[in-house]
Amino acid sequence: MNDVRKVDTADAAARVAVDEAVLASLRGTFAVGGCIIDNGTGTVVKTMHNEVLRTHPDSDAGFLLHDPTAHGERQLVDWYFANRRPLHLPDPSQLTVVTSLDPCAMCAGALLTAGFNVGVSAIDTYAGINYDERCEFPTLPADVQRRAKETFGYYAVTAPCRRAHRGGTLTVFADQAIAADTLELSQLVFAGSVNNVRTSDNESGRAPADMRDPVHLPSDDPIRLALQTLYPDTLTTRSAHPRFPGPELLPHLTAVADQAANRGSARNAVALLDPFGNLLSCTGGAEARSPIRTAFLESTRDYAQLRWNLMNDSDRSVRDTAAATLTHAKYCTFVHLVAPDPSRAAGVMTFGAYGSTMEGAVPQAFPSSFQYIRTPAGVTDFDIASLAARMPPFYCQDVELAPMRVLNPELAAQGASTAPGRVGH
Ligand SMILES: O=c1cc[nH]c(=O)[nH]1
Repeated sequence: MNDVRKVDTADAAARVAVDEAVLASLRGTFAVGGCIIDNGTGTVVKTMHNEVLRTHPDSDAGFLLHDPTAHGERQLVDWYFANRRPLHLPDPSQLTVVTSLDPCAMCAGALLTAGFNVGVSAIDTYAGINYDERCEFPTLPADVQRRAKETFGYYAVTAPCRRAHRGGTLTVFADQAIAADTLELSQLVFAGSVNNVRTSDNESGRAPADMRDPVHLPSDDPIRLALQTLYPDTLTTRSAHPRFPGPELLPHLTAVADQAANRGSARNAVALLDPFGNLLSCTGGAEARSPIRTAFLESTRDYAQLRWNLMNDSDRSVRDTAAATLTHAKYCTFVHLVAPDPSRAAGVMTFGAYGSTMEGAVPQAFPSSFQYIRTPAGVTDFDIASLAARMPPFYCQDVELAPMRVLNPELAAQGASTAPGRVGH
């Protein structure tokens, strides 16, 4: 455990979270922070803050986009699953993640998948799961909604704000108010960071017309070698059009999905195509290690971190080649073997993680960057579109999340006929 502090009031817990948010603000990323509190003892089990943008420790190149999934709460959930056995941590139902901001769709889906209680300071009417402030959570599927109503609590706030408590009562210190200045600080630091961070993330890559095709990189080029660490068969397969992949993807997706299933994770995989149609990576999930490590989260994180490392390389020519050949994921295509399941919290999380990956409008000339070959058992295309339409305003209005089934009939037919096994989240 990194921290032996204890708190005995809701305000003290919310202060720990907002102190982390201030740290995040000083580091130039989304100013959101959180902590895990033991409901029984008040122990501060772990504190963390957002790290979507991060300064590279060994570089002054200044490329910041590090990991679109590195929101404070999502990281706390993965930290928990990495440490619960060695640290003998209580079950998530005995713990509360106290956060300075209402969790976004990715973080809410992650917290609900894991089973934590949640205590919230500031409301986020744009991307928060309680965006309409009614604690009814219209984004979530019905049974997940019921759980959120019990476990997501919005602290009362003292004068002059005077907010009444709303939502679930399983949250630590649910019957107490936080101080008005704690709420104010939570709101102000986030408001001061959000637009800059979104722009810095979303505009961190070249438009395809200004790029070079990485398929022409020599066999010993550092960018090609780095991509091979992501996926050994990188740049060996090309789709004729980056938005209309064909059956050439299927052997990659099924082999990687089988490997994931052999490791005890979901039988699913996500292919990442660049704007030229090159298959950059094919990635499975790691749900056996943490239930929120779905194929999509692993895929988008691995690609972002690879870019962050290369764009901060000490060799200027490596940085220049990376900038010319690897762009922001908003110009790429993610192709799921199995679509995220809209009836589960992990499906909401994965849709949310796609929104966080775009972090702004998907370019008009590059629509439909979230595709799938088949749906989980019992799920229709309508169910998937319906979840997309119920997402908080940021995802519907700004990102315009629009998941679609692949159009190539051969890929759709062959993908549907491969053995489904244990399907993905
Ligand atoms: O870290 C963050 C950033 C935005 N929204 C969140 O829920 N968490």
